[in-house]
Amino acid sequence: MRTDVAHWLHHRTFRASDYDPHRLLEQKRCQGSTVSVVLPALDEERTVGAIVAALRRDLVDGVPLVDEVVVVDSGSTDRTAGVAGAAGARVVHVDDVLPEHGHVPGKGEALWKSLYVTSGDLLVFLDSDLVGFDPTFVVGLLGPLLTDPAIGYVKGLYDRPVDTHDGLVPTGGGRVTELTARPLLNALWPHLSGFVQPLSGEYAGRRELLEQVPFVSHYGVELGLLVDLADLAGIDALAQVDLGTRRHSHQSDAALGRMAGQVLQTALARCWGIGVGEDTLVQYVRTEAEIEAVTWEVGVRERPPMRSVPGYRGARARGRVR
Ligand SMILES: O=c1ccn([C@@H]2O[C@H](COP(=O)(O)OP(=O)(O)O)[C@@H](O)[C@H]2O)c(=O)[nH]1
Ligand SMILES: O=C(O)[C@@H](COP(=O)(O)O)O[C@H]1O[C@H](CO)[C@@H](O)[C@H](O)[C@H]1O
Repeated sequence: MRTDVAHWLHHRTFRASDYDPHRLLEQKRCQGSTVSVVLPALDEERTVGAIVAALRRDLVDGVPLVDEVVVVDSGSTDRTAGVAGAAGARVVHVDDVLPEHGHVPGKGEALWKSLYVTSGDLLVFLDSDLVGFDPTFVVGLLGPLLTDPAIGYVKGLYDRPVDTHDGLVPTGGGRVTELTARPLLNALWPHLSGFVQPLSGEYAGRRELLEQVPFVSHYGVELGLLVDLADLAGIDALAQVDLGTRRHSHQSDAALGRMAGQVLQTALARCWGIGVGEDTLVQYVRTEAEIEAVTWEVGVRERPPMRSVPGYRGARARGRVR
């Protein structure tokens, strides 16, 4: 391992158990910081309610580390919005935010627009499909940000078991990470090779950094943020925290193949200025009669840094935007 990566790993890897929520609350109040938790959600009615309820119980009504919990509904066709609202989240539909910028599908769009509709100095992002969510995830992600002003962005790391037909297997999750993102980072951005879970869906950052970088659409958002924030703030402004174990709903290999295509497009755009825009991936399905070729669009788009969006400052100055 490169010595610079070994050094980074040593002094920028933390554990959630290193942080006490009451001590962090004191730090938060002393700094006058506010915290927004954002959950992007697409058809997550089964899991989003329990996550929001646990967050409110422990970190809003309990130790008030969190000032607002916002679910950004990406266009769910199930009861995600109602379940999240009933559990105590503020729910925003992605198409109701900055409609003048048009509609872009995908997770990255929900996260980009979340900057516009939240007011926290610190933002925490959580997937809405987590199973057995523990609010200490948020305590761990906030820990480095509330205790070290030199740290601006924190990624979660964890063991990633997979639910299989034979039951829960202790490892095996993070298939796009292991088969696409990690090889790409090691080859093209070796200074980022210390991240154990570079694509983790649980992370936190300072708004003042997040509003200065573009947001890649779809599933390119995590790789894009990691590369761009390291470029903007330097690797020592980035950290990772061990959150233990993370269980979530798993997509099919074919769906993850398309996710890998979006991650690859994001990397290509940062390496050789190609990739952002149209791009297709042909996958194959065996039918009764034949092997059918199915062409998917895996191109990604980039939304500009939120700081450049007219009205953003105003929205922030007014606090929350309806
Ligand atoms: O178009 C989308 C796709 C995904 N998501 C959300 O983004 C998170 C991560 O997506 P997913 O679970 O599909 O990815 P995985 O964790 O399986 O890689 C989840 O909360 C999804 O509901 C979203 O808001 N809009
Ligand atoms: O890490 C990964 O390989 C993928 C897929 O995870 P699984 O193989 O379904 O456990 O999951 C992550 O990647 C996505 C793209 O960055 C993120 O949006 C997800 O939040 C994250 O779970």
